Amino acid sequence: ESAAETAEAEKEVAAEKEVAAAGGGVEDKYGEDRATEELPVTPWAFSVASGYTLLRDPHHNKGLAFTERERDAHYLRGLLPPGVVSQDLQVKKIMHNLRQYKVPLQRYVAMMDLQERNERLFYKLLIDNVEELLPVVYTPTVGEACQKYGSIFRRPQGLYVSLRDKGKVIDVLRNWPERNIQVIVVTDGERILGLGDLGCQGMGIPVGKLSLYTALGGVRPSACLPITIDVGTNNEQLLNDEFYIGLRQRRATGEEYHELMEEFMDAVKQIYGEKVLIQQFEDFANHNAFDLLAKYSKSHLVFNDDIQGTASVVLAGLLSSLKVVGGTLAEHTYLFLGAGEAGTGIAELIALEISKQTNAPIEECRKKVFLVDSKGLIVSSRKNSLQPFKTSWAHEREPVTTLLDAIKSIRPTVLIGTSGVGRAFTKEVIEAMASFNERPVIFSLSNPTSHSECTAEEAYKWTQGRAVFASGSPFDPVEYDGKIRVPGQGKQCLYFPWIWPWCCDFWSNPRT
Ligand SMILES: NC(=O)C1=CN([C@@H]2O[C@H](COP(=O)(O)OP(=O)(O)OC[C@H]3O[C@@H](n4cnc5c(N)ncnc54)[C@H](OP(=O)(O)O)[C@@H]3O)[C@@H](O)[C@H]2O)C=CC1
Ligand SMILES: CC(=O)C(=O)O
Ligand SMILES: [Mg+2]
Repeated sequence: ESAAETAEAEKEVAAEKEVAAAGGGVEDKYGEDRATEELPVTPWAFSVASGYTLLRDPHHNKGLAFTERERDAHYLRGLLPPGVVSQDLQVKKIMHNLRQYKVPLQRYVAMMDLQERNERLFYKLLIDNVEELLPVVYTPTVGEACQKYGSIFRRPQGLYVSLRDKGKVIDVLRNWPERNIQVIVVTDGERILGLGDLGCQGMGIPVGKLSLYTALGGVRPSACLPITIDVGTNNEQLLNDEFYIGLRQRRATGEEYHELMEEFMDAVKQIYGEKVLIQQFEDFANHNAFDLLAKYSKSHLVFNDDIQGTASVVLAGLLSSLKVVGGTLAEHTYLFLGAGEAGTGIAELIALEISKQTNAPIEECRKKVFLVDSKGLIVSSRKNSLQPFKTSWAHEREPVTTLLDAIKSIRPTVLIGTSGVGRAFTKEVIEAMASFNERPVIFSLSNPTSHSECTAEEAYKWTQGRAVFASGSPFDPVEYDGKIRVPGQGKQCLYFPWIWPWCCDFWSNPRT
């Protein structure tokens, strides 16, 4: 280092000291605002906020709920109006304000603003009003939010790992200010709900799901890390959108895609370890989802929410339905519209459970389950051209191209929509189900609402109120024939409360 460079560096340090000394505001008497830990790579610091900074720190800010004593202790006097408003009253006020918004997206933006401003209040609000706010942070509104993410973007949430970070993904992870991460939800944005490829704007999904890990599962917010892998997008509309926030290129595939994923997965393990982490794959397209799950389940604690999480919740829904419709799981016949991640994931868990209940081989149990994809019923004559995750469902049957014909030929007792195709359960389809089932079970699981295979009202109306109905996105109760029917919701967040305790049990005793 030359003498000139050394002098320059000393000058810089002196200037920094001067700025720090001038600082403004409250003197940092107790060293609260100083870094408490040094990190070798990235120049960020842990600090305990006080005064003005505290009000802008979402993790600790309590807004008007700071008590008189806290205002003294944290140098807040004068920075807040004198009134003290309890957290309960703040919740009441914000709920009142949220209810004024007629446009769901405005509610979403207001909720995200709150999360960025006052995390405690955000979670209190969500926990106390979960039924009302779930459709905002989760489907359906989160879908619209992802579509318009660039336009409504204010402050970044989560961590973005893009193709540009190749070779330095670990440095990207180091930039995240928390070390004690326990749950990661990661997407590459290629299949966001039933809305298709939303590229980098898929970030709303991991952010929303993780807020539910906290609100419903009790995981600390600081232990949750939402991640979006940006390998480009094939969505022309987004590529041409001036507000698009992601890489403006078509999706990387093959080796380039898998190299980035591998670097990311290695970096995650290196930084956060392998024990204290569930890594949830979310809304990947099926041509990657099954392979990623198979590959990384050998080395990481991973699961795929769309394949496995959905299956657990829908199986629970089916078991509950049996209380109404009667019979055992094995006595029913299942037909799916949609043979992708959700469809084949649920199908496999149904077969596994039947096998467990009856001791019959899984191959036999799979014969109770049929799936229709975009080319028609999956049958043995299609076996050579099927994607690997569909082949177990290629039963010996005559080919059928439409859902209606499949229903007529199979006569299922349970119809499940996992196609992402809105209103695919037409009047004829539902009437056909009602013609040979006293209580047809109809689950219309595709999200968001506009992609649901039918509405609750249609399911009840076209079955004269006899359907046992659940959907992926919520529907309001429906009055039919003088009775109020309350549709169920098949949503994965229902298992969030137990997955975390399960993992903790697993880690403390992996043999159980
Ligand atoms: N409620 C919940 O908790 C969940 C809901 N979902 C929803 O399920 C839907 C599907 O997700 P996922 O399984 O991951 O998506 P995939 O892309 O993996 O699967 C979609 C399937 O639907 C089939 N399909 C598409 N169009 C048609 C059509 N016109 N007729 C018949 N079949 C069709 C596809 O056929 P092909 O294979 O021939 O292309 C494919 O088999 C989405 O809307 C998603 O939001 C997903 C997870 C959880
Ligand atoms: C809910 C969900 O995970 C989905 O629709 O993809
Ligand atoms: Mg999903």
